[in-house]
Amino acid sequence: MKAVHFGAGNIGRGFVGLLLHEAGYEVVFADVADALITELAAADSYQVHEVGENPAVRTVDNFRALNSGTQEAAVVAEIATADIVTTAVGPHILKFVAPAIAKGIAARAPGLAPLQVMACENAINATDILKSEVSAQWDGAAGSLEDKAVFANTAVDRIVPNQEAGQGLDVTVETFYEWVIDRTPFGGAAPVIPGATFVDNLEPYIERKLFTVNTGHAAAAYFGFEAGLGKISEAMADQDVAADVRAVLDETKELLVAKHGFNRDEQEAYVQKILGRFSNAHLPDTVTRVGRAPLRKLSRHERFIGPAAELAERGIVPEALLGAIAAALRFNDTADTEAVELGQILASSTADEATAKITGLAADHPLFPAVSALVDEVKTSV
Ligand SMILES: NC(=O)C1=CN([C@@H]2O[C@H](COP(=O)(O)OP(=O)(O)OC[C@H]3O[C@@H](n4cnc5c(N)ncnc54)[C@H](O)[C@@H]3O)[C@@H](O)[C@H]2O)C=CC1
Ligand SMILES: O=P(O)(O)OC[C@H]1O[C@](O)(CO)[C@@H](O)[C@@H]1O
Repeated sequence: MKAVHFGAGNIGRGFVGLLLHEAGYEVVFADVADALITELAAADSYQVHEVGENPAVRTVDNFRALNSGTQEAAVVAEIATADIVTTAVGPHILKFVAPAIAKGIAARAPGLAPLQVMACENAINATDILKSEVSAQWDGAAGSLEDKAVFANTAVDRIVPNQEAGQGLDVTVETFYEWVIDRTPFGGAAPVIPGATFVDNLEPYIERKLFTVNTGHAAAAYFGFEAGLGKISEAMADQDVAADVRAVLDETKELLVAKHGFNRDEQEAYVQKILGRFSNAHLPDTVTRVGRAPLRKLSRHERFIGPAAELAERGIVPEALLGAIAAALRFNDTADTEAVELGQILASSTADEATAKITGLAADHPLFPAVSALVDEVKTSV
């Protein structure tokens, strides 16, 4: 069995590639980072170090590596005979990997089982986004895309910090992981991946993950940055930050319980587990990594505006989420290109213009006035 995985970074090596390897797949990593690919291609194995209460080390071998920028034809040929394609490149990068995936699907021999495609990104229905990009590349000469490939949405959850210099290919990760995959598109032929959980209805799971793990994680990052703290674990050790993060997750818990019918006690246990994960002092995770790309994280269907808008539509003023949004607006990390762009938008627009541009909220949305007031406050305070 063979899997082609795009994105040999933190998640690619520390989570998806590891689980595919342990499921018995040969993994072909495809990435555009030439130094990384060169190092991977020359290596027989690398190790995944789980840090925390029960440390463990897992070894990944039986892999190859190709540069999907300079070796696209080779990547296309691998996809033509692969069983699975996965991605962990970032939601905004999916459009750049779609052409090779489309060519690889088109090159598959007639009668071959459909390629199983799963995007593993922090975005709701990321595989649907990838499928639409692949469809846009599909000219139909090789027949129907639906006959040659199956696309399934997933939710991926494992905290994998940026790796410290000198670690080479090895990856430091938390012990916890959860890979939830929508079983429906596969019919009865879902791939066998022991580490993954297959479900019939993914939406509740991915919203619970995005609006609990990612919302809480990013809130900890922005509140921590505002408090002048560098590590997520340090931020969570600060009582004020921890209280603010808890208040944010109380709000998203109310939404998730009301919207998806999660058991309140179960959701509380899920929140408690996540707060413990964020506090893992063995993870060298930073507020700047977790808070990276603030424009993406403040966009309409993402971890802040998504739940806050739905709460406002239910007549609830999401005070805690508004506090996290204000902290995100103040995330002026000069090393983060989106943070710099965010600052430029705030400086060059009125509060209403900036609110619409950053959050995608319509001017008549019930949340708009509160966010615009926050934006105005941030604009006048910088
Ligand atoms: N790091 C984490 O803890 C988690 C990350 N995620 C999600 O996983 C995805 C990847 O995140 P990370 O692994 O942390 O990022 P990363 O930056 O470590 O890895 C991304 C990789 O994609 C590669 N890449 C960029 N453009 C490419 C292209 N056009 N073709 C092929 N490869 C390309 C980069 O060179 C890099 O190696 C993101 O969607 C992220 O939101 C999800 C859960 C946890
Ligand atoms: O990868 P993103 O979307 O920038 O989010 C940052 C953080 O959210 C998490 O994905 C939580 O799952 C972190 O592990 C990740 O690093």
